[in-house]
Amino acid sequence: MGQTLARSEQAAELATLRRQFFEMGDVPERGLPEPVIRSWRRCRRDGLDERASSRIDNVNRCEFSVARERSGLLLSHASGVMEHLYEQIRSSGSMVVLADADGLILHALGDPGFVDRAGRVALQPGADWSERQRGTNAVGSALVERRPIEIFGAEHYMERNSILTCSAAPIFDARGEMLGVLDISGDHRSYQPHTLGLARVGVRLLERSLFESEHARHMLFAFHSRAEGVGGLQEGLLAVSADGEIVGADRQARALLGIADAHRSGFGGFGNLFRTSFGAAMDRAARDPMGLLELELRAGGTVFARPRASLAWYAATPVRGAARAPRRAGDEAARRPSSPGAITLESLATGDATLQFALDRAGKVVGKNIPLLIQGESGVGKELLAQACHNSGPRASGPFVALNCAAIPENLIESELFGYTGGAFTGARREGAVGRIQQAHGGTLFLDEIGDMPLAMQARLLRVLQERRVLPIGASEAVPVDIALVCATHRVLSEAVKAGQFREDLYYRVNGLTVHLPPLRERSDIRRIVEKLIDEEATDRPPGSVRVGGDVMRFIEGYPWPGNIRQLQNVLRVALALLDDDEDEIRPNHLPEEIFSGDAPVHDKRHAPAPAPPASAEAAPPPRRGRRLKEVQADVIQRALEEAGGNVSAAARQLGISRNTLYRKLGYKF
Ligand SMILES: Nc1ncnc2c1ncn2[C@@H]1O[C@H](COP(=O)(O)OP(=O)(O)OP(=O)(O)O)[C@@H](O)[C@H]1O
Repeated sequence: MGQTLARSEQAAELATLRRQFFEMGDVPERGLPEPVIRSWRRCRRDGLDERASSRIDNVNRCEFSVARERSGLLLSHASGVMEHLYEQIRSSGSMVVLADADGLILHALGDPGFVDRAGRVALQPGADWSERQRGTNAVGSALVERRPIEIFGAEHYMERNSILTCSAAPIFDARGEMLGVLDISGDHRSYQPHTLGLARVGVRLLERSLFESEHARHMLFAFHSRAEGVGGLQEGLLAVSADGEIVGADRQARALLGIADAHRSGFGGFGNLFRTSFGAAMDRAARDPMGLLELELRAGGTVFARPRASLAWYAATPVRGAARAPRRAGDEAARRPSSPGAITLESLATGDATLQFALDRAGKVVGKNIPLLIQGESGVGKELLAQACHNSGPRASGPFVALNCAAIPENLIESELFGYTGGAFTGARREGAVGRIQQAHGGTLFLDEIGDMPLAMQARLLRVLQERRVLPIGASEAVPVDIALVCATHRVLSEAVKAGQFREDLYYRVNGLTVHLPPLRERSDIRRIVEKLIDEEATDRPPGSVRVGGDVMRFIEGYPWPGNIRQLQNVLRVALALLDDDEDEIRPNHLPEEIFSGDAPVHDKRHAPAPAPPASAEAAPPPRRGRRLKEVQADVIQRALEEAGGNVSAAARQLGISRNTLYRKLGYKF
């Protein structure tokens, strides 16, 4: 009210200021807001007539539709935001207006009474409200000033527009290009002090929506310097590609990170900005999907962040094992033992007794409609075993569909699993989407990290498993599904049940039979796995043609492999890449130092241990532990020295390490 009164007093004062400006040439410095004085001066310089009464014609229909088409993306995102703003100002005698970067009004939404009055001054779609055409006004002046602006009553340069009060904020894309203006206009007698704030909120929502749609195929990191800021309008957004490159930062993100150059598009890798890699950040997020990530900036300081992705990200990022294409005869990949169609329970058997015990048990339930639960550390081959069960049973010709419950934000799991009908929610594809459960019809559904599934989703999954029918979001009728279910987790699920994090009834549903896969360090067939992986990876060489030196193999066997087969696979992949074309032996210099250094990371004790097979099983070799590394090392060095006749330089060369390193390993201090 106070403000309203102040505005009515101001109206009288404005009349004096106008007289001073138009009759005496200028106004006192402090008489009007700076942007208004600047605008008035621009208008006079451009020779605009403040008393012009003739209506300025709208652009013709053809020009108007071309302009609307040019701003199609802006319009499609703005209409929802405008509806939302209109809801806030409904019945206040106002309207919401969207103009393009030239000031042409593209769309307007408002109270019918006021829309009529506004039409009398041509505040309507198709009219050009640039400053050059209409003088000082919020739309045109916000475009020139490139910032939010409020123009009240007689602050409008043209007398006939003084019936209006207008608040407008410019809209920018992430590169700093001006896209247009969002404006809220009303009768100057019903001025509201919060209107400009509302227009700014609308612009923030709009810019965010545009950024999200531009980066629908990227992972978004919403962040703020304060934890409470994440999820609010002040959060910044970073877009990160699947390979960890930062490919976009919105206006807010640039402000928070102090990046002034809006035109800069490349930011480099995630690790250039933060003191962690993209993969490590995603792993942390997957372990605690409800929590916020605390990320240290390389430039100093910390931000709080929450990653989130759209369905398009999951569609664009290969989902491990999802509905694979049928294999073509003669396909090279198909001949490699690792191609999905070629993996069977037999092909996984490489001689370890604990693993064999697990494979035999799993084999017994294949094709019997008994859900299988696979437990084991990350990277031990749980998904591969699920695929092997699928390929070894009667559903082999059906789809194998995998979903990692820990890698999907909670709000997307439901639509991913159950699918949705067209228009079921904002942002849904018009044609709807078939969920993973339905995709697996006639085949196998593999739910990885089931222990991380949110409780609400557990209840829905339980219903599907009980009724064997799935109800997509927005659908009125459930669809029957016929699936074999295999689940995996690195957690001890029975403990999660006790802790109230996993439903007991679902536990019994998914746990028809549990098998445990041993960690790599406890397996006795590491040598066989190394050979197998080399054959799978070295696709450009004949099978069996790349060897691993005996000494190197002993280091590999002695290393504890905290990342299990996945880590071994990566190490060998790098080693093969380092091999010259004429080399056929993997030597120490092809492998990371830590394999020889004896200081491997300690393995995560939270994982479920693999129980030993019962006494009746074929006698298993004693489990291997991440041990003996120092012994193996001493042994290898001793032999190298013997072979080199005590010549330290020659022994070091043979081992692929420097002479100093060898001296250090021999216990010499420098
Ligand atoms: N027996 C094997 N032979 C060849 N490659 C294997 C074998 N087991 C696992 N791998 C490879 O190791 C990697 C990890 O396997 P997989 O994804 O099945 O493990 P996981 O236990 O499901 O891991 P996570 O729990 O992290 O999802 C894959 O690239 C897979 O191809």
